[in-house]
Formats: sequence, structure tokens, C-alpha cells
Amino acid sequence: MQTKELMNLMRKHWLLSDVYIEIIIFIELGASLRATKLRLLSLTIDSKHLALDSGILALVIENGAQHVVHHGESLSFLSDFSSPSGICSFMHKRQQRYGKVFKSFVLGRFTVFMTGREASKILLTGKDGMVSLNLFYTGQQVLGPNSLLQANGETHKRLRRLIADPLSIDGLKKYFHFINTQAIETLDQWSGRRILFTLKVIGNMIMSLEPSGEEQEKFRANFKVISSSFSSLPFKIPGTAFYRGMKRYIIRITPYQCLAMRRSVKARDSMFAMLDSIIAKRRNGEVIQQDFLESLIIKHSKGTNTADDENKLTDKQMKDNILTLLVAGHDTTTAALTWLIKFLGENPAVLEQLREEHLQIKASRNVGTDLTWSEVNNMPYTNKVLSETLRRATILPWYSRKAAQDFEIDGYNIKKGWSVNLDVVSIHHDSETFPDPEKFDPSRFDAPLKAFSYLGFGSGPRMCPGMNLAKLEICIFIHHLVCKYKWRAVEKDDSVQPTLVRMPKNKYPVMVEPL
Ligand code: HEM
Repeated sequence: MQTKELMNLMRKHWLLSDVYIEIIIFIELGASLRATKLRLLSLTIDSKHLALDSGILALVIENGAQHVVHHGESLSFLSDFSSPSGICSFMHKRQQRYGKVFKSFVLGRFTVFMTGREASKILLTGKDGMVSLNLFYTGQQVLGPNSLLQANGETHKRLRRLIADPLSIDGLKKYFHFINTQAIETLDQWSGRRILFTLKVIGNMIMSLEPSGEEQEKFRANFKVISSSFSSLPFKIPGTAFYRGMKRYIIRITPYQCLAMRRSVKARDSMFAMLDSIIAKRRNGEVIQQDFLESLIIKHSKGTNTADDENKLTDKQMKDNILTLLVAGHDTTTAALTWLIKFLGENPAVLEQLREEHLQIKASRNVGTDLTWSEVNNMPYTNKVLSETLRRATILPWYSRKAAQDFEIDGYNIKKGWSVNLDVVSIHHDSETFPDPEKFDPSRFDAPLKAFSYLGFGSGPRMCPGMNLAKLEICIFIHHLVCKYKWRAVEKDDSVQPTLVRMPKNKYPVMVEPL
């Protein structure tokens, strides 16, 4: 059979991209690594992206069986991901070739990418338990087995119920004053590079951590290690935190990789020791606080007499989920704020309209009084600017699920266990819904959009539970920023950090001056 025919047949029946075929041919040939690689290159010469990408990382012989570790399309994926247009070009090239659903080998696993509103609906509503959330191995290790992100079905629903109250609009009211004070102080002392504001807010909200002092420093140092390990893309290159998921294929682990994993385990242990001590003090009445942790301890610790013990959280479950909220809530909000400041800097007309909204709010207030809760809940243009930021930046570019059963989508058969990813970047850059998609234009959100065409905070049972908190933090911060300051970028660099949460690579440093 001709190579081309074989490729078409496999693509049609098994949804295989050419990368898969390379591996099959490789195994069938059973030739030496070098010879096979040369053969593969000549076989795939007509396929542009494959010719660029073909390359075998390692051949491991394990108990007599051969395993091939292939970087597949990871290199293209990573380089497009870090480019100013993000993974859009990676997706577009393949969608043009294979259609709305295609399969590739990226970041250490075979992955199906899908786009479109129909795919969103099926994957995000998780109809009939067809899919579950699919964390990378590092995420699973860092957050622990009891994390909300690893829970499914009834356990997931129960955990969501537990966190719903403190993160609801009413539940957040009591943190308004703290967030407002932190925003003002952060801006007064802002060096223009790193925004520590979001970490202070979430640390205080969850466990009443003071915004400065020894405990805050220790917390911050541990958190930094944990979050960078969580958000690193699982690409096996020295210097990345990811390596254990690929362990069975790795012949030798570099000392640097060992060190990175050891550091994140140590940081997690140290964070948990800190939480153990806080929980113990709360339980014996030494310290009483009105925070998120307290509500979990009161309602759900074993040994209290509110409900039957089976329905309560163990300390392990509590700690894994506190860490989950810290990790899920910090990098995302920081990235959103950073992109927002960048887009405003690049779009003076939008900034002017936004500033007008905030100056009007300020002007209608008595002199000497500060921003109020009702004002922060009435900032329509700011909300559109935030939505447009989340659309344009798409800081979580794909939502990953694992097929819990075989199912069909758009005529393609998805098999149980496959990693299935919703390509949100393409949805957010669909020119039918968002004409001239590269343009930053908050007026796109003047009229309601069709369901599943904008997914800034996701949708369905896994929709972001921290959405109200993120909006609150951002609206407060932006209010003080645009009312009092102007800023300009220190350097021009549009590349993007290659992490799970998309962030400008240089963190968008700015020079800030009072207005
Ligand atoms: C601008 C900031 C934020 C953005 C853009 C954002 C975005 C998202 C998105 C898109 C999802 C769904 C992902 C999927 O379906 O696979 C999600 C889930 C989640 N977010 Fe957020 N988020 C933000 C802030 C926060 C905050 C502040 C918290 C916590 C306090 C938080 C906690 C979570 C958690 C725990 C989940 C998982 C929910 C589940 O699996 O049931 N996020 N977020």
C-alpha cells in the first residue's frame, strides 16, 4: 500500500495524525533508531509540519518491548504557544488540514483538539459523564488526590457546594475592605513589575494571612515553587519542573530535574505544615477568624456534630483543596490583570472610556470617601473590558478533559481514555462571532453572545468558582489605577511565557506616574 493511502485510511478510521503513523511504521520496521528516522523523514516529505517536526527523542527497551518517545508536534506547539499570536496558528494550520477535530502528539501524550460551539457544549457540560477533567501529571502530584480538580461526579458536586458560599457575591462582601486597602497600598508602592496584590488577597481570604511579615514571606516562597511546578508545561527539557509523568521512558533523570521535583515536594510539605498548625490553633480555640478555612473547619471537620461524619472533609481533603484554590486563583488573576494593563496601554481610546467610567464614579461620591461595595458592582464598561481581555488573551488556551467512555463528535469516534481538549483560542478568535478578532474591542460585549461562544471563565459544572472574586479584585485594582495613575511599557516584547496560564513573557513591566 502506498504511504499516502495508508495515511488517509488511518486518518479516516482512527483519527490519527501523521505522527501516529510514523510510530506505527517505526515499530513495524524495527530498524535501528538512526535508519528509521531517516526513513521516516523521507516518508513524510510531502507533509510540511511533519517534515519540520519529525524526530525521535528516545528509544527505550523495557523488558524486551520497545517504546518510542516521540516529541511529535511539541516543538511547533511550544513555539506557537510562545509567539504573540499564541497557539492560534498551530490550531489553524491543522484545522485547515484535518477539520474541526484533529489528533496530535503534544506535551507527552496523544491529544485530540476540538473547536466550535458544539464541541464546547459536549465537553464542558460533560453530558452523561462522558468526560472528566484531565490534569497533567505534575498538576496531580502538586495538588494531591483530594483536589477538586481531580474529583468527578458526586464528590465533585459536593466539593463545589462547599466552596460556593464563601466565593459567592454575598460571601465576598466581607473581604471588600481588605481588597480595597491592599489595592491602594500596592499601587502606592508599586515598582511596576510584579503584582503581589492577588497573592496577598487570596492568602488573607483563605486563611487570614497578614499581608506582610515572616509568615507571609514563608507562604510566598513556598507558593512560588508550587505554582511554577503546577503551571509548567510537561515538556521534557532540562529546567522544566515536569519529568515524572515520563519517568518510565526516561533513561536518566538529570540532577536539575530531580532538584526541581524535590523542591516542589518540599514546598508542598512546608505549606501543609503551616496549614496543620493554623488548623490546630483554630480547633483548640486559640485563634478565631472569619475566613474560608474557618468555615470549612466549623462545617466540615470530623468530630463536630453538624452532620454525619461520612459527609465531612478530612484534614487531607481540606488541605488539598485549599492549595487548589490558591493555585487556581492566583496565576489566573495575576495574568488577567497583567494582560488588561497591557491592552489598555496599547489601546488609548479604550483606556480613555474606561477612565471616564471610573472618574464619574469618583466624582459622584462625597469628597474624602472611598470606593464602596455598590459602586464596584456597577462598572459596566470595566466588565466589558475584562471580558474582552479574557477573550483576546485566552489565558487558559485549552480546557482539557479525559474521555470517560467512547463517544462520537462531529462524525469522529473518540475512545475511552483519550485526552480531549477544547481549543478555546480558536473559539475566541472565530471571526463570525468576533469580527476582526485580533482587535481589542470591548464593545463586542454590548449585546449578549450565543451560548458557548465566549468562555473566559468556562461553562458548565466546572465553570470557574472563583469568577466573582477575580472580578472583584480586578475592578477594585483598575479603579484605583486609572483614577490616579498613568503608565507606559518599559520594553516592547510580545512573546508569551510557555506555561499553562498564558502570561506576557516579560510580565509587562511598566513605568507608573501619578496623573
Ligand atoms: C481572571 C481570573 C480567572 C480566570 C480567567 C479563570 C478561569 C477559569 C476557567 C476557564 C476554568 C474552567 C476550566 C475548565 O473548564 O477546564 C476555571 C476553573 C477553576 N477556577 Fe478559575 N479563573 C480565574 C480565577 C479564579 C480564582 C480567583 C479562583 C479561586 C479562588 C479560581 C478557582 C478555580 C477552580 C478551583 C477551578 C476548577 C473548578 C472545577 O473543576 O470544578 N479561579 N477557572
